[in-house]
Amino acid sequence: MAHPKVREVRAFVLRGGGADYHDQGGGHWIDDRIATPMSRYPDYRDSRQSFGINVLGTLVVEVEAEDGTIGFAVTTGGEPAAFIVERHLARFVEGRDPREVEKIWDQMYFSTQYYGRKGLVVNAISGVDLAIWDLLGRLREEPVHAMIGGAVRNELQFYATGARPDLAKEMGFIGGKMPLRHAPAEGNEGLREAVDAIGEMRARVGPDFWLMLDCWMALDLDYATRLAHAAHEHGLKWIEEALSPDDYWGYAQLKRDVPKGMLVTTGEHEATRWGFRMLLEMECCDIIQPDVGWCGGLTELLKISALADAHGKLVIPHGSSVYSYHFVATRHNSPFAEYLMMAPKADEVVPMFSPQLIGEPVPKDGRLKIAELDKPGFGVELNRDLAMARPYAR
Ligand SMILES: C[C@H](O)[C@H](O)[C@@H](O)[C@@H](O)C(=O)O
Ligand SMILES: [Mg+2]
Repeated sequence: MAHPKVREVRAFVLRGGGADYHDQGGGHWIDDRIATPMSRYPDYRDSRQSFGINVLGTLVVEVEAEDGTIGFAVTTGGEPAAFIVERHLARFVEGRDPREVEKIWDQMYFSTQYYGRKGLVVNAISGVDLAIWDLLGRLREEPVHAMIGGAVRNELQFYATGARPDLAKEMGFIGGKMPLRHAPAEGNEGLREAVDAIGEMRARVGPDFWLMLDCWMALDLDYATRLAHAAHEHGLKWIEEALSPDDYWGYAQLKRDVPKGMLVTTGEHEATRWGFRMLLEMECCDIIQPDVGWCGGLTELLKISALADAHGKLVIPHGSSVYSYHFVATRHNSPFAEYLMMAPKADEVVPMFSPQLIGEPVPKDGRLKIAELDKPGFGVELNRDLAMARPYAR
């Protein structure tokens, strides 16, 4: 059966939420005072947007086949990623059979290895890869999960990330992950405040609800270790991304030193099978959390997942909407998923990548039936009413 080739790849940019979910308006919990590596500078403590967490915006990649079928995906990357897609990556996709995901990925990665390997370039590669998978699903009239091995469960269960784990419990989520507000530069007072906040939230959610802490790369090994031990009395299920993603040695030590029963997680800012091999072989964490829009796309996440499985580790992707749901549905070592609470007060469930994806499924009572994903590709449409620009049109 003849398979249409790719006719054109297009890269657009979008602002305001969506895949670049930190790009929110004022008063949103996600841009409240949250600890980051920039917290060592007082000027950048009150808001992550003050140091530019949302400078990139969303990258939209469209891959159109000769028969007019269009696959698309969104990720974080904005204009610089659009440049890389149009000026560099498109040549490895246009004119090709979209079924050649492996060869296309290999050429996109190794042609950009001299300036890429992680971060923005791999975000761009991820966006193209996800758009190709969406196109393949549309051409074959199959959901992505059916093309990567089929579902191993009939529903997904979610923990919620946001300022209100207590409300997340009422909404049926299996756990709540709260952001850390203070970093080492703010001294022991900040550490005490963090422990008190965890204790106060534990009192609200009761003894069995999963409570996690997201440290967003903000800590050093000593502080993270002290924080883990001080918070242990409140039953913290895991301490997330406590150190710089490059500090594999620190993570390995932290994992050895945290209290028994507390998990160490990281990986949302790691990329490719080689980056995750480091985390796994150096015993850096108990759970890896790749973002499928940042780690290399679905083609690479499947490799990362197999590596983790061989190491007996869970793969719980960083919140990335439908792009990770189809993956989680098909992996036995991905028993639950993250749901980013994107309502400004984290007090209601709204579509994670709102307003960019039409038909984006949202969990009910913290769960999502796989049947809701049974549409071609990733099962969503791009909201074309949004103001999109194609800055590097060819
Ligand atoms: C809540 C965290 O500070 C980040 O904003 C969040 O996007 C990420 O770290 C996560 O794990 O969801
Ligand atoms: Mg995180």
